[in-house]
Amino acid sequence: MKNIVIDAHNISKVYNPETIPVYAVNNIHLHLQEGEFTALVGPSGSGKTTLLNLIGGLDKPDHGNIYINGTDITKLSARKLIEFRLHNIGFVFQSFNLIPVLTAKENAEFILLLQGVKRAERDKRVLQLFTEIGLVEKMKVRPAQLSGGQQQRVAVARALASKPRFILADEPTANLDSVAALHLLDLMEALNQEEQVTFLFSTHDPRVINRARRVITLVDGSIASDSAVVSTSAPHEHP
Ligand SMILES: Nc1ncnc2c1ncn2[C@@H]1O[C@H](COP(=O)(O)OP(=O)(O)OP(=O)(O)O)[C@@H](O)[C@H]1O
Repeated sequence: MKNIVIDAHNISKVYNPETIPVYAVNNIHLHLQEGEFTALVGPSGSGKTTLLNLIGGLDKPDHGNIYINGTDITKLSARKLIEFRLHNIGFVFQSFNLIPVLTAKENAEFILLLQGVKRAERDKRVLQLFTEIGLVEKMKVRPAQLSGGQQQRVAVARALASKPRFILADEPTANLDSVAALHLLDLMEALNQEEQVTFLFSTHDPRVINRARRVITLVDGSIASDSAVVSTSAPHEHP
């Protein structure tokens, strides 16, 4: 049986509880197994970013527990949570979030520096990552000299640097043209299939949704449908 990498129980997040409460995430249960390639979809404001931020430990739920590889991250101190994220979770954001003054290599290597990984090992890992993303010849350039698609590939390399078992990606193709978006998906799929990296990504893009093996739809902070859950009355499969 495959390991459960994400196990969220009854999680809720309410913004503005004292004034006009917004139930951004409303009592969600979610399990993801190792090796999944799952899309999180739903209308704007349905809670996709909030849910990804909770699962990734970038934000705390008001209610519920989130187990990542068996550790309840809602119980970790701020310091332990930072340490846990560094080793277990990779993030890819819509706006790439690369550090402009660092080269592509330095951006991908940064997390390894924080972890105290020795130089020879860093160099080896970063070379391996840039080979995987097909950008070895761009390692020494700064983000501004890269296209959007190339920057996002560097962001994927950065997310993978510490060998996390899963990657959370918030609309990773939103700022890419269609060719770059498809290349990024090819890369994510290859990492998923060849290295068993689990992916959970939010998206509005139908081409991205079609490549997912599981699709979870959020509406008003709740799961409205989940293609992995087969209900006896109304099975729901994405096309
Ligand atoms: N910091 C915040 N303070 C108050 N309300 C917030 C905050 N962040 C999000 N919200 C509200 O929570 C709800 C969910 O927002 P969220 O950004 O998670 O949705 P989303 O599905 O990611 O939207 P989009 O597709 O537009 O990115 C929305 O009603 C939003 O206005």
